[in-house]
Amino acid sequence: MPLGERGGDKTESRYCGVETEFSDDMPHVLAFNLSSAGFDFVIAPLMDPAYRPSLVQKDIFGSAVLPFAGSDLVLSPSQWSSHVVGKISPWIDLDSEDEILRLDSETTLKQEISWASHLSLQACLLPAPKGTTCANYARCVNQILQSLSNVQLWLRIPVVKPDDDSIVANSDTLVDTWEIWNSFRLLCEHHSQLSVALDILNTLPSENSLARWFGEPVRAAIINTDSFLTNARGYPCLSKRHQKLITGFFDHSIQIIISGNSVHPKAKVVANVSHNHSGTDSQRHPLRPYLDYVGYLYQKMDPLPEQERFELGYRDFLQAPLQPLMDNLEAQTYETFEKDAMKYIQYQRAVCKALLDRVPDEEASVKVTVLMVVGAGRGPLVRASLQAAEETGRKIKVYAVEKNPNAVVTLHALVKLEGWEDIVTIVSSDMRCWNAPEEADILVSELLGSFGDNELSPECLDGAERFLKQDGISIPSSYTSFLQPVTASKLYNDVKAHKDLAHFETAYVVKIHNAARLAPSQAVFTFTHPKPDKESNQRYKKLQFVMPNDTGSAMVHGFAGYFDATLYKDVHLGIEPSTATPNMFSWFAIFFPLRSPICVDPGSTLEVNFWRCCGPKKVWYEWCVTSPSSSPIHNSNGRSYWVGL
Ligand SMILES: C[S@@+](CC[C@H](N)C(=O)[O-])C[C@H]1O[C@@H](n2cnc3c(N)ncnc32)[C@H](O)[C@@H]1O
Repeated sequence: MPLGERGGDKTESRYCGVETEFSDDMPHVLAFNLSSAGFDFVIAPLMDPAYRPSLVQKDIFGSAVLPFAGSDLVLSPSQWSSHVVGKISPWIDLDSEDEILRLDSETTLKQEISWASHLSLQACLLPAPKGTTCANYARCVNQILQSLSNVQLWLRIPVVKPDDDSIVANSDTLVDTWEIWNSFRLLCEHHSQLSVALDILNTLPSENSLARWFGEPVRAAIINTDSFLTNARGYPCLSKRHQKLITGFFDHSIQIIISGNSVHPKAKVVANVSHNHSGTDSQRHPLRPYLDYVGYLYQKMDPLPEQERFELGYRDFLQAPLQPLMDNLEAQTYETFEKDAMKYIQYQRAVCKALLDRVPDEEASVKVTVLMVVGAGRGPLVRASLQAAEETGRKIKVYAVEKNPNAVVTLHALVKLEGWEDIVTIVSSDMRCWNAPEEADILVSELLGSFGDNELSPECLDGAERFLKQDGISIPSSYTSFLQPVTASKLYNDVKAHKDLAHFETAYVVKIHNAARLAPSQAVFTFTHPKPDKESNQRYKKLQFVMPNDTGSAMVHGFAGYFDATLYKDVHLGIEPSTATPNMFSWFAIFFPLRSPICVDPGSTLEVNFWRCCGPKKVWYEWCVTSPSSSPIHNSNGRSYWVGL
């Protein structure tokens, strides 16, 4: 019984599971926890906890029946796969000094996962590594991963990150458990079937340290009943910080699992406090009030805004950036752009201000401003400019220059339909080679990519500025790209899945969602229009990101890129998170991956170098990290990714 409905959000996190004890009566386990109590799945031990391979008496034929919790005859394969996550025996310790325990552990782990595969389970929960070293555990898991069917392995990791004081006080016992996860996944080479189940305890580390996990492949969060507080009426509830964390889990498709015994005696007596489950059986399930509370938190969340709902399918989905200069955009792409009202509102505001600056009131009825929309597409900036003229009472003459012959057909139809023939002249040409019959007062363009200059606005406007008056205005007047380091294991694994170098040296347009932004973004390249004399379009920038001390160590899988454009004076447009134009959806971020993710320590400096390189036929970026260690230079000579001129 899902936790509820939340405005179109159909992600897995609306299901809630419960951790159970070993039972050889699995039908009863499901009936008790699912049908009557309302949980959606169980995390159930697959094997009798008393089992040790070294103690098994074999029969005379040398075989023994393993003491599994139930076979595929007591539950159908579909029940097993949709309702049970296999809990691997928690006693296993593959890095124990005790050789018998180590070998027993290895045998049991392999037997249990093999059995889980047989049952087509979706996932198995691996117990947390017992100490800080886990090489042998990781080796065995890695062996299993090499030939594992579709089962996901969730490594249980308690969320513990001691602050600096407690590290000093308890340096032997307390470690940042992210380090254990990091070590384990590095040993398993970032295998895509290895993910994390976080154990949430009653104390939580800092916000920054928690935020790291949103870039890791976390599939589940296990909340022990000990972590709940008691409200005035004796029912379980969570601290404000825990509530915020759980909401974050819902937002990142991380499923919640309740674990432990009921520690709220009053809740045991009358368990049914909530609205959507009822019935006498449910009153008997001791963990039902905890489930109700999690359901309440889920339902209390704001519904996703319509735009976010529309973009759900694009979250963390890598797309090749457009090449509007080399390729001709399709009608559907233009149509999508044109739905973004906010973008055109900002352009209209900018044109209004430019017109008012250019033409004083007393000349408004006589002076005609020559405005050229270069890269007019199907005409939305022509419309915005005409509306600005009307709004300000200024007279304009418009040239709409477009190199895509198909869009030009639409432009002609639009001009006729709107009766703009006397004001708008359509030019079917590349702006870089058009011989304009007169000079422009205002040049309006939108040739911006997610990283600002990556759709070659600078090169196109170099061509167009030939016909801009000496004192003419360019809208935009400048744009700047921004970068920030991110943990983004999903993006990294999707790039890696291509198994080639080229994909690691390509930038992707992506709605980055499951990621941790590790430091504030920094400006990279700025272009100003009209351009200062003879300035080259090549750029080089070295950036230094200082990692916050309270984050702990973190993995950098690559860099998220954004832009901010000044259209005119104080009118801007952009996607850089701290200044992003609200309700604008034309641009997702860009992602520059790293071939090998780089681990950064708290307080350390991550140094990254970015180049914008220009050749006669193409423009490309190269990038590398130089501290804390050097990466290879990515995309040398634009061998993998470039934008055609
Ligand atoms: C990002 S689209 C914007 C279209 C339209 N202004 C809008 O806002 O919907 C950029 C447009 O510029 C055109 N374009 C790109 N480079 C050009 C060039 N060198 N000369 C003329 N048009 C160009 C593309 O064909 C495309 O129609």
